[in-house]
Amino acid sequence: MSFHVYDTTLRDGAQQEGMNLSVADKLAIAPYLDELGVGFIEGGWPGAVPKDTDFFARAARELTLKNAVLAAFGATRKVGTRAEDDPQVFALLHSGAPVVTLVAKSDIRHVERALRTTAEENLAMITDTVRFLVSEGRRVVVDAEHFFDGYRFDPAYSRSAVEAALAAGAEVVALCDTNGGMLPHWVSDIVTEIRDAVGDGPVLGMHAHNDTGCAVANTLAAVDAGCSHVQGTVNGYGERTGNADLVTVVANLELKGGRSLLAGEGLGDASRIAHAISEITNISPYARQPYVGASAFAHKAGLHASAIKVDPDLYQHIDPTLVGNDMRMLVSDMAGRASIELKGKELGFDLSGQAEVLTRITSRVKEAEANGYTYDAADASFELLLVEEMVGERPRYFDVESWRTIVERTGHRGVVATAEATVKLNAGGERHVSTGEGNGPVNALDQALRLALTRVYPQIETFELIDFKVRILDQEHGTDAITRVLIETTDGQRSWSTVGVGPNLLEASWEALTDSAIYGLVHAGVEPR
Ligand SMILES: CC(=O)SCCNC(=O)CCNC(=O)[C@H](O)C(C)(C)COP(=O)(O)OP(=O)(O)OC[C@H]1O[C@@H](n2cnc3c(N)ncnc32)[C@H](O)[C@@H]1OP(=O)(O)O
Ligand SMILES: CC(=O)C(=O)O
Repeated sequence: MSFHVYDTTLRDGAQQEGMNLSVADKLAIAPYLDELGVGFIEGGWPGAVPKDTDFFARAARELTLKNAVLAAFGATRKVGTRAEDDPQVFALLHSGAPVVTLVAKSDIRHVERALRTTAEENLAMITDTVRFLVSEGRRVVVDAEHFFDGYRFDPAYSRSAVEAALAAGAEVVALCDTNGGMLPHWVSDIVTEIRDAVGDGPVLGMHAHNDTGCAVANTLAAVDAGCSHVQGTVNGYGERTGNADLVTVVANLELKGGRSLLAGEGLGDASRIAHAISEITNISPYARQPYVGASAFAHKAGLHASAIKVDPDLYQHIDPTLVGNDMRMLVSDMAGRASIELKGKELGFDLSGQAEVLTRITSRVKEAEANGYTYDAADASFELLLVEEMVGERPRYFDVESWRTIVERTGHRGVVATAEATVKLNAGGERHVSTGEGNGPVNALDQALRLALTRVYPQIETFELIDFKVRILDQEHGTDAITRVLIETTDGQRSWSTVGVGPNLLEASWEALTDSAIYGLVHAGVEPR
């Protein structure tokens, strides 16, 4: 029996709070899902959501899918009507999607209280709608809504809803944990019972929500108990706490279960695809997401690093490249010499056999972190520290003579604050004095530093500060607190992060800004002058 991987990012994923996908967004996401290799892409609810009606119309003209087919989602016919007369059912048919997925009530309490109809009429609504769509040449999936809650309350009725869908010609019945309240052993027991009731032939599926934090586990339990169709969303998007994260489900089934489920690029590109989709949804990727998160294979503890140096498998559940991710070493006060050696290697420095240098760098990192620095979020500053310890000094692009900054407030009621900074430094054999203006003192300092350096190092014009984070440390000391600044800079091709610590915001920012300039120049291949 073939296995279905069914993606509902564009329908149930879009039900996530704060997510608002345009038709163009959906048309941009669908090819990524196809590239990943899912078998079905549920595009939305045509006839209910105008954007979704447009999506299916445009998809028919604009999308060429290699691996997936489109599924249009909608409901069974309304109470007391005929399926062929129901405009909502008609819209599903006219979406042009080869697959129609119908949400059908399978919990008697919902039938009586939400639909306000009888048990028999709901079964007739399922039967009629499935039959009609099948007779029109559609493949039909039935999402049995609230199936598990319903089954725990009245198993016979929930079973009869599944049986009605199958008898009418549904290709798949997906059992839905709509409220997301199930636990894996409940899912296991119920799927086993329903599989026994319907026999081996019909395709049963699982649609899980993550309200107990068990959506992936529940999906795996359902597969173990006889489901061969899994629904989910990329990045676990969805209503409330989300849907089962489809990449995690598939990675578990393929990499731990030895199955082969995805067509196309498959899991090897999963990290890139998951991140590309989060760019389109405009929802920051979750670093600790299993398999594809930026931290999924990041190692901080020194003891882990010392074993990883011998064999990465000792501290990793899989090889990260299997899902297109990378192993990373994090340098912090928890680092040991092995962490520094591996981080050095990651940055292109061979420190093997240099026990003394490794010890020096490790001690310096621990001391600096005790004083407020944080290198696991500032690789570029760590690299400069490493170079300094390896060769005795950091690249000397400039010598700072002095810097100062002032903030000026003008106007009376509509107060306007502007800042000005002056930087004096020596570079390229000359003294440079530059003044910069900005909407705040750090911005003004950044401008003044660039102006002073541009004359000697024009490459610096491409550098742009893209993120700035300030944290006050040791707050119990009140005004004696130290300030930590982390900045992220880009040259349009890559970005890097630096850290500065000082008794105030300006000193901390100055350190992070100068580290950033030096690191950027080194990586632009510029020689100090
Ligand atoms: C579990 C899930 O996530 S299912 C997906 C849910 N997705 C959405 O709801 C997004 C899109 N929804 C919509 O645009 C709207 O809610 C619509 C167009 C579907 C319905 O809107 P309205 O016509 O204004 O109806 P309203 O939302 O007030 O009520 C829904 C109606 O569908 C009925 N209904 C609910 N589920 C089903 C079902 N499975 N089969 C048939 N009818 C159903 C309800 O009984 C109610 O009927 P009534 O109008 O006779 O009272
Ligand atoms: C169909 C669906 O999205 C659910 O039951 O959760």
